[in-house]
Amino acid sequence: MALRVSGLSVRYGAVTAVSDVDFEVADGEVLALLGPSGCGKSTLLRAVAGLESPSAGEIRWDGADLARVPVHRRRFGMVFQDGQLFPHRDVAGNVEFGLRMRGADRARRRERVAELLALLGLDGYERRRATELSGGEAQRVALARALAADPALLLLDEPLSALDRTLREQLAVDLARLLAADDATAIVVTHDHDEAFTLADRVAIMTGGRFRQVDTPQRLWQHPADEEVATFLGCTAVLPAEVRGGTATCALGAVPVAAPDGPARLGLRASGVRAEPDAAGAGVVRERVHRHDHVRLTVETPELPEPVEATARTATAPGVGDPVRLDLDPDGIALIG
Ligand SMILES: Nc1ncnc2c1ncn2[C@@H]1O[C@H](COP(=O)(O)OP(=O)(O)OP(=O)(O)O)[C@@H](O)[C@H]1O
Repeated sequence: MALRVSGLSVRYGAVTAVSDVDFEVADGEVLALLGPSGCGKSTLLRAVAGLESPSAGEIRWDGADLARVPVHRRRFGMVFQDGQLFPHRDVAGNVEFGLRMRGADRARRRERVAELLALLGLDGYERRRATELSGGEAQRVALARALAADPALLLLDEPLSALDRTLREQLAVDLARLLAADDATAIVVTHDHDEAFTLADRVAIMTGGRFRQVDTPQRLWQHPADEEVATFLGCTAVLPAEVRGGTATCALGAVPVAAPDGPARLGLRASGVRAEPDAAGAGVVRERVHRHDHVRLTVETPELPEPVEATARTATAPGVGDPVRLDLDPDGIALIG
């Protein structure tokens, strides 16, 4: 067991930013803190780093209480949204900073810098000036610098959010690979679902200063603990269902589920409701928006009191006013609770 946080609260005057939070991060594990703006993610990360004082609770590392251990003695590395490189040093100088602090000799420093730059796709960048890097390159160097210091725990606060979408998606995959290759123990704060799911072994969903659910990405996706978590994870409708022999039947159809017989609630994401143009279909398209790889529809259907969000294939997408048939896709449907 590496990090254990118990009963942690952090207050700023009358505001309770983090409220009675418990969690553990095992050795070599990556935990993502995912939640909307203002839910307390950064405050929690800063408390673990030692930058905020808890008003209650404990933070332990390998069993030892960190309450009286100052930031620089925790051996935790931090990377923020804007990596903040040393502008007067070149890339190698930035990356080897932590190694130098720890007294690593020149050959060892050179070897580790080259290894990390290669892992991050920056081979040969050693002598580039920090001020001559693109945003994506600079953030990669900031990550390499944090990892070079071989921190016991890596704390990443929105490390990719300053980058554009394509770069962010690419770097999230690279970073996931890097953290695994380095066997790093890390906490990543993000408000981006894809980023959390790409990077983390487990994801903690946080709202209003509290943890709502901590689970693997797959469990979270398939079994959100309650309607609030389901909605946060993209479910746009919740329908009552009846389970019989591993099949849940709701007003729009049936899907296989791993649940005992009896009543259940299904969370429907737009991706779980497929609309096909069908002259005999009971649904009618009310809105249509083009997304990057599909068309998103709002469909009115006699089975439901409210219109439902659905997706259609770009090539055959129906227009507003067209009749459609709705089919359920189990991949986009969650069993709540
Ligand atoms: N230094 C501070 N003084 C007073 N209140 C603060 C301070 N820092 C944060 N807060 C408040 O604490 C709450 C949690 O803030 P925090 O920055 O931890 O949220 P967050 O989830 O990281 O949000 P974001 O994603 O927008 O950065 C918010 O209500 C915020 O206004």
